[in-house]
Amino acid sequence: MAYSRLRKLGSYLRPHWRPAAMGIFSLFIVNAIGVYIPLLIRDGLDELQSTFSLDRVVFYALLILGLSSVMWVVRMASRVLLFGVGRQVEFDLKQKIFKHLLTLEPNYFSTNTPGDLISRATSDVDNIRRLMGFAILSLANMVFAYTLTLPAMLRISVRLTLVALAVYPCILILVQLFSRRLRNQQLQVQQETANLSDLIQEDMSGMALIKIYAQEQNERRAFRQLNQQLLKANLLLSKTQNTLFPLLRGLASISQLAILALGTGSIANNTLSVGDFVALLLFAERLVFPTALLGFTITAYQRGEVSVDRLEGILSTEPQIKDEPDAIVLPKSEVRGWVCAHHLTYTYPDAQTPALDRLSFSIEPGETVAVVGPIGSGKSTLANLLPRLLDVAPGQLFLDGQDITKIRLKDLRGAIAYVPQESFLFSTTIKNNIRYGEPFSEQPEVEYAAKQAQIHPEILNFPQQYKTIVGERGITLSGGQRQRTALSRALLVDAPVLILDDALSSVDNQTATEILRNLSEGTRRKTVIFISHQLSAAATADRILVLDQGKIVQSGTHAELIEQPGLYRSLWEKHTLEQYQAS
Ligand SMILES: Nc1ncnc2c1ncn2[C@@H]1O[C@H](COP(=O)(O)OP(=O)(O)OP(=O)(O)O)[C@@H](O)[C@H]1O
Repeated sequence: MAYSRLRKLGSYLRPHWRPAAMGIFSLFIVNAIGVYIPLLIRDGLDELQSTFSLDRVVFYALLILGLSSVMWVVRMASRVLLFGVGRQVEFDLKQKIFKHLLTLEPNYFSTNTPGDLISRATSDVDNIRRLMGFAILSLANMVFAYTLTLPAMLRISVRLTLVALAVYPCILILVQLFSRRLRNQQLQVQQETANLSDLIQEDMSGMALIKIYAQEQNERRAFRQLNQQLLKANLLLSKTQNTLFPLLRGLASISQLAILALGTGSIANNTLSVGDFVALLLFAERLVFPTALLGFTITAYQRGEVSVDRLEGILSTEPQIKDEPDAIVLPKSEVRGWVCAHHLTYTYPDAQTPALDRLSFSIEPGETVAVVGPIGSGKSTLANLLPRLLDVAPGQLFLDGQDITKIRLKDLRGAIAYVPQESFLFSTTIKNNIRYGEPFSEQPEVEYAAKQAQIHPEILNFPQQYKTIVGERGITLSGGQRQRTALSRALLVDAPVLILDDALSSVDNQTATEILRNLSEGTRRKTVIFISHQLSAAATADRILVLDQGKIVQSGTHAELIEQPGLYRSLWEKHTLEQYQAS
């Protein structure tokens, strides 16, 4: 498991191995210079002690200054390179996740909430970015610091080196202990911030409700409580941060004190030169931060491992609805629009009874068929199965005689325009919303579709007509306007089959009937499946299918069905009574 996670991390890094390798090599140079400078100071001190000369002082000072400057530049380069790699990996992962989410079916998004998906695409990706940038940097830094510094220290004095290193395991343990606590406290702060913003967001959108029920005081109290929790979490976090760093400094000083105490004795009995003593002090100082950072790196790695699992959880979800390798290519221009079902049965994954039960029908090209029935009778399920938004079993649904599960998904969906119950509009102009399926359509085509959907005159009354922005960043459309804009979008793609799933429910009966009549006229007639509770519009269809509890219980023209006793007649009577009461 751990190995497979490491392999995954390796695969994220592979495309960027060049800058990563250059960054690590730069760190090697930084550390080599870092070890050389204390040695230079040692040589200088020892030399100047025996023969003092101002020229040599200047020489050493300039050399050290020069080397330090080079080290500074190379250190900057290593950080730019390695943090850049972290950012690149972050970019790649976000691209990969979004691309993958687009392949998944709508059902996936009803079981996985946007909040969870967003948190994975941001916080988890962020953890991996840190691991790739910061963790690689500190790990490489630690390895080079120890492999280059330790031999130099040991060569000076084995005894003093061991004394200096004795506190290092304490540093590591301390950081480990604190970093877990820091991590939990950081998470707590994030959580409290999220709770507070959720409350603000909810209150802002439910402002009318707060006013109507006069709940301002309660909301203020709720806000104060959450704000207080956030304050507490922030204070705890800063307490931990402000304790850890002085403690680390203290431990490092103990190591230096030990060298001072024992080293001065060695200088006195001439077993250690002053230069060696100073170099040793500088070396011990050099090891403090790589050691402390190792502790943080271990935590970053543990956090990264969890994030890899959470991201792979999304990326390894296979789309259930996808093309077969030998999928049939069906260009839109060749589709006639013959839709056929043979014992069509569909049961939702957790349901006990089928939503559709052995449905059989045939809809001729160019025919307008209304599908009516009580709430929950299976109408939307049928509408979702045709473009394969739900996973239909093979051999049950056919377009132009071809099993829809065998047709290339792109072609199947290109042949079917579908207007769902909820008309979704993007936060962009009306024009872009209408030409969403054909983004390069020109104004006349957009207007033609809007005229067919009977929304054109209203659009002309909007502040910037077709350029008016709708949605959160623009004007709010009425339910009926939204529905007709969504219908225009479906009409613009000019697909041979059009499915309207209660798509005109907020449009008055007369307009709905006119729209339907427009659709069944024209040179190239579409096959229209009109799902509706508006029976007066449905009555104008060529044929009506009546669904009840997932079964077709009646079928025929309005005139035929109204003559027979049955569900249609009782629905019609109820409908005419409602119309009468409304008028
Ligand atoms: N995602 C789902 N998971 C489980 N069951 C579902 C799901 N969607 C619908 N159902 C169930 O399937 C049955 C048919 O629902 P469907 O939405 O197709 O009915 P409908 O005829 O379109 O209803 P309405 O007229 O209210 O739109 C109902 O019993 C419903 O509860």
